[in-house]
Amino acid sequence: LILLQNLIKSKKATLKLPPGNMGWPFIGETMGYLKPYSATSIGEFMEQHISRFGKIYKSNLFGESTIVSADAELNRFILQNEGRLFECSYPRSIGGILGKWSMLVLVGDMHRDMRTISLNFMSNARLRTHLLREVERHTLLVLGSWKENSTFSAQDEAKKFTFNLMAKHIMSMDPGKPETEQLKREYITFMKGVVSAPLNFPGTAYRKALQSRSTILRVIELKMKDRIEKMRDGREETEEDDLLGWVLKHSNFSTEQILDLILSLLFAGHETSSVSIALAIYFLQGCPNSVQQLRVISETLRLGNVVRFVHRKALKDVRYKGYDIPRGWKVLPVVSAVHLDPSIYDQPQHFNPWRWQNNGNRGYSSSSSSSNSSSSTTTNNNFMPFGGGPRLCAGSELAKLEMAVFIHHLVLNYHWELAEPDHALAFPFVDFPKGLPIRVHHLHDLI
Ligand code: HEM
Repeated sequence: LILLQNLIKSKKATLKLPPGNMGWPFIGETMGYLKPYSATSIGEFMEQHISRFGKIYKSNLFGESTIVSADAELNRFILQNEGRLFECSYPRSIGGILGKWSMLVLVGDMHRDMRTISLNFMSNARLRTHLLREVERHTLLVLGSWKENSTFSAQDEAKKFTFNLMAKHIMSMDPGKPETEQLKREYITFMKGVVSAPLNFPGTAYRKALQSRSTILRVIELKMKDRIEKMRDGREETEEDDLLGWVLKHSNFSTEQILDLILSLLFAGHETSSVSIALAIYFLQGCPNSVQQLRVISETLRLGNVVRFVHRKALKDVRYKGYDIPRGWKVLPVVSAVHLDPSIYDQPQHFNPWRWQNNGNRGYSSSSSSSNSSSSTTTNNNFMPFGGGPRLCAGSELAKLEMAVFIHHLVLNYHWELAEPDHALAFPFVDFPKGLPIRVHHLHDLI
């Protein structure tokens, strides 16, 4: 035993781990890491750790030894080496809620098959022929319901828009129908559990979310049975050209797999883009000039950082920039830290859509790039709101389309202001605590 301990010790002695603080036993530094902070900043925890330890540091987060990376190059390296040196590794509680077949949890061949189905379904061809029209229809449905001089939560309206779009696109469920409204309510409870502490006791948000998960799965399963019967009897309607029909026809997934896929896509497809739309509404009202020149999508994604970091673990011992990342450790590439890094983006905390004006020149600080020829690739690589590598967000094009169409019709038809002060906080999921209350004025009849 002593020999073994010495062996482990000597192995440890040769490792050069990044500096850092492992915090308390088991909980480590998780509380500090998850403390809410302004969404347009990296938060006090990251600021203090980076200034003490540098952009790569070790910690103990979510119950595991972890390397945190705010380093642009290491983040890219991790995402590009998915399946070789690193692998997607979300906390167990996420699997409990989203399901063991969720794309966020799967790795290897099964992940690839699910991803292929999702990508085909959201291909550029389908975006043009199908989704553009649908996105526009759902935008106008929401905007058309806004009364002159009325005040409401912009975040709730944006959620209504993205949820309606997803429910229609995934299961042909129509907005306003009782079953769609019930599903929307269940999703609100479900969401609270995805981001809460995984305590499975009566009354906790996590327990309620697990119950919501069962209710949502029952709704999806009923839809599925109904569809299988229709397909068998040849009663399928042409407008039911949705994801449910697509997986039933083009895959041989089991019922359980289809249920988790649909539940996850409904989740991934509406929470993220709706918060991004609310962020654009918020940034734009503080920057009237930019409403004239609408190049706000990239800037909103850079500054708002809806997804701030992704979860990985090291599959092998990795040596990077002189540090060792031991096999089995968690690795968190924090993409938001790169978007808010002053050595990469000039005045990163300023909402400045003009930094995206000359394709390639993204407000990249001249001090960090000596050669101009390399700056455009470097800058592209420093923008990762949708992750990267083999797990790049499957819905990134759809999300940008939703934001562009929604914002286009919003600025054409409305003037808006904040009805009361509110700002985006990272919990670390991004949310407006008051729901972003806005007051709207029609510029003219809806175009
Ligand atoms: C502004 C909005 C959005 C943002 C910022 C965003 C961000 C991300 C990020 C960072 C990942 C990578 C997670 C990882 O590497 O572990 C991801 C994955 C994913 N996203 Fe999005 N997303 C958005 C909208 C959407 C939409 C509209 C959909 C449509 C259904 C979607 C579907 C997915 C799926 C299926 C994955 C898993 C991909 C895989 O593992 O291969 N997302 N998203």
